[in-house]
Amino acid sequence: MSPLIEFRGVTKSFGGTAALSDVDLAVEAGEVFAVIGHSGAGKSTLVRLVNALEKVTSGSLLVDGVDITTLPERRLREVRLGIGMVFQQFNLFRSRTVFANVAYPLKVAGWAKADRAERVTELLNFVGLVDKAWQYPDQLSGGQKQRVGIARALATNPRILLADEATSALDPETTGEVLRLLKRVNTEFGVTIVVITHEMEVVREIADRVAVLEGGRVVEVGPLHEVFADPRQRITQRFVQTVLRDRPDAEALARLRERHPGRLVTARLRDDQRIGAVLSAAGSRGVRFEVVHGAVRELGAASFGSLTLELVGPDDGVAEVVAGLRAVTEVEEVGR
Ligand SMILES: Nc1ncnc2c1ncn2[C@@H]1O[C@H](COP(=O)(O)OP(=O)(O)OP(=O)(O)O)[C@@H](O)[C@H]1O
Repeated sequence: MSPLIEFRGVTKSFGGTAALSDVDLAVEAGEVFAVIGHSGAGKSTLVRLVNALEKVTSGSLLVDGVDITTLPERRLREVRLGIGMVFQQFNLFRSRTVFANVAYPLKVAGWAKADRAERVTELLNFVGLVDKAWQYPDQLSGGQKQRVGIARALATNPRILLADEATSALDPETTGEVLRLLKRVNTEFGVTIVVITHEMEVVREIADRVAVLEGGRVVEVGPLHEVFADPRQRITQRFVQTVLRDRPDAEALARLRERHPGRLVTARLRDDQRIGAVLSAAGSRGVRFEVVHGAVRELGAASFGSLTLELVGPDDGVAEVVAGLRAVTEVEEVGR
């Protein structure tokens, strides 16, 4: 099956400066695909190309097998009807009720009044806001506003939902609620979701696959568990680190050093990399170990993380234990 959204060698320049350079990406139907990057990496530009608010400078962009870069405006409107958008600042009409906000795209699409009312009620039920139908956006919390935004985006039954920093204005707890709602949109309605974010926690909560964007280029892409377990690019490692906090930062390291004078090593943990046997055997070499820092998380069916260990004992014994660890996993010396 061909991908639902496909970038083929897409470059987008603004006045000679490339916001996106030679991007290849394929989003499969039914998945939640996250695009992560720092401010200015080109994330919003990527979204604006998919819903044809901007035109590619070169390359092609296929939505459901159709190259939208060559479509006339009339046909682009049809493509846009199949794409819902959720925004960071919600973009609700403040002067209209919740009901009218959700009904708006149906009105534009020419739905009859009775059909609109039925559909809006269905959507408000889905997002849990039926009791707020006659309130105005200013009377709602941020999380409620975004739930209205999601209901509105789904009104015309789009196959694709683009969520551009949809949770960036929300506190962590509300972020979790909104992400769980988006996940339900994906699993219950089969809507393909592209999530744009600068937060790895968002990626971890919701994505099936993730692409890392840096300076307008895709520098890493893969299934969530692979990218988390084995981030290859420095930028990806830093993003993963923001979620896992499994390695001591400079300050933590300085504190650890004061209390733990032995040799400190950080060993990566994955389901297929077992360090238990190596550590059990350390005693027979006269080596003691302490776990001084670390974190292990589960992601789907896999566990990953890392542990920082202090090894104390005769130098050759410690060296043997480190070699034993290196034989089964990746090991980094810490602060030597
Ligand atoms: N309409 C435009 N005109 C000129 N330059 C633009 C335009 N839109 C984006 N850019 C530039 O393209 C680059 C990528 O911007 P983009 O908004 O896509 O990044 P982003 O990753 O979404 O960042 P942010 O999260 O800050 O919005 C930036 O250098 C930006 O200044």
